[in-house]
Amino acid sequence: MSDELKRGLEGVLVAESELSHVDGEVGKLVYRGYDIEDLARGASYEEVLYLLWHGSLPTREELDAFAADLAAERAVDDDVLDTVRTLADADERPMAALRTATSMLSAYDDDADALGDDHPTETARRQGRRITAKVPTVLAAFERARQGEPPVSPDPDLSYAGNFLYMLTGTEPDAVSEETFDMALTLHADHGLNASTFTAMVIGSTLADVYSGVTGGIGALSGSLHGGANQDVMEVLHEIDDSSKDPISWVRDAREDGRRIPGFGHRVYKVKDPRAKILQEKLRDLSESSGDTKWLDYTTAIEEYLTDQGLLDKGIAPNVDFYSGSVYDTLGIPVDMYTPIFAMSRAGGWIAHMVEYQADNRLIRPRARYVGPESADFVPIDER
Ligand SMILES: CC(=O)SCCNC(=O)CCNC(=O)[C@H](O)C(C)(C)COP(=O)(O)OP(=O)(O)OC[C@H]1O[C@@H](n2cnc3c(N)ncnc32)[C@H](O)[C@@H]1OP(=O)(O)O
Ligand SMILES: O=C([O-])CC(=O)C(=O)O
Repeated sequence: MSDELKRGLEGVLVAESELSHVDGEVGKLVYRGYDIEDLARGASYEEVLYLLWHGSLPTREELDAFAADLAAERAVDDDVLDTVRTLADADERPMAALRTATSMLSAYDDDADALGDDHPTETARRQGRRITAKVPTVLAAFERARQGEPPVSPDPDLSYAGNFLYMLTGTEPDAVSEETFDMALTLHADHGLNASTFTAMVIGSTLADVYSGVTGGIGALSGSLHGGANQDVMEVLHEIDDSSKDPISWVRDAREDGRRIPGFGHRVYKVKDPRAKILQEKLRDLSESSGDTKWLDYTTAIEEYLTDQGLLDKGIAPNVDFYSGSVYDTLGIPVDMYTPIFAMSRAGGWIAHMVEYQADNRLIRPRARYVGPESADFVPIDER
């Protein structure tokens, strides 16, 4: 047994996976061998889910059946919607509301018991399908409740992406918005053993149900070192906009104050994240066609400045969170919904990893080096 300590499990191999691979040296991401750029530009989010969950890209017929099955599960129980409204009234943060509501969904699933040994993969798949279908409904209802609006019922004839935007606004999205959102979902669907996926895997390795894994994944994703950074980036852009400073002076001062720049740096990528490149191009297209290039100008200026300052040479480059928020802003999505939207997409990856791992399960249980006292004499409470 090795006694080498790997803080943050950096570089530690804990499983084999066929789902996705991140090559951090060259900035390449594949899902089951397919380059993320090809998938983002050529496949819908439903196709990507099928690929992750079933192992191959679907035929047209397989996709239609899969998408219809998923769409048929979109409705959520009124009790869950009541809870979502209560959370919105209490000003709960969207990620916390999503975590609570996702956990509650299991109460309305007859299959939600811990998986046990009988065909765990099928049960996990069924739960995963339900969760994936219902999370957008919960999230859109939460945002509507915050606006004082009733929830919009899901439309099974719309795509996964189109239906979410429809439930959020009550209006069917135009083709550009739907396509943009769909692309963002594909880009966020999976990413090796990132912290939230590993969390879901650890939970799944105890043979707990998929609701528990996804609920745990949401908690892990919410932090500012992980998915929470997309909201932080947008808050920085607004902070710059509200200040008297230009983006470069703001970032220079922030760095002098020892602040980290959200949306930069990554445990695996030592070059620019390929997803950031795709989102930046999308932002450029959207900004140029609308004529509003403010966020494009700010983000590009910050990236160029930090590159000139040598951050890229140290392996600190823009990650997926640096450009996603500006893209969501063009769709009119509120800033604190960015991380929940990340969760909505990543749930597909969490479920895929839980199913894959449980098919050849081994309880995940590492150890810590004990550095506490060797022995301590116990003193009863009244004598301390
Ligand atoms: C979807 C995702 O989860 S993508 C990541 C989203 N998170 C963020 O964007 C938050 C900002 N980034 C960070 O905090 C980090 O880059 C992390 C947490 C993502 C990765 O961190 P780690 O692999 O643990 O690297 P670590 O924190 O050790 O940083 C290594 C060096 O880079 C520096 N660094 C890392 N990120 C940044 C940043 N955003 N701004 C400035 N410097 C940074 C650190 O100060 C450190 O420098 P040092 O060696 O001189 O002390
Ligand atoms: O892989 C990571 O550590 C973080 C990340 O980019 C993701 O989860 O998408």
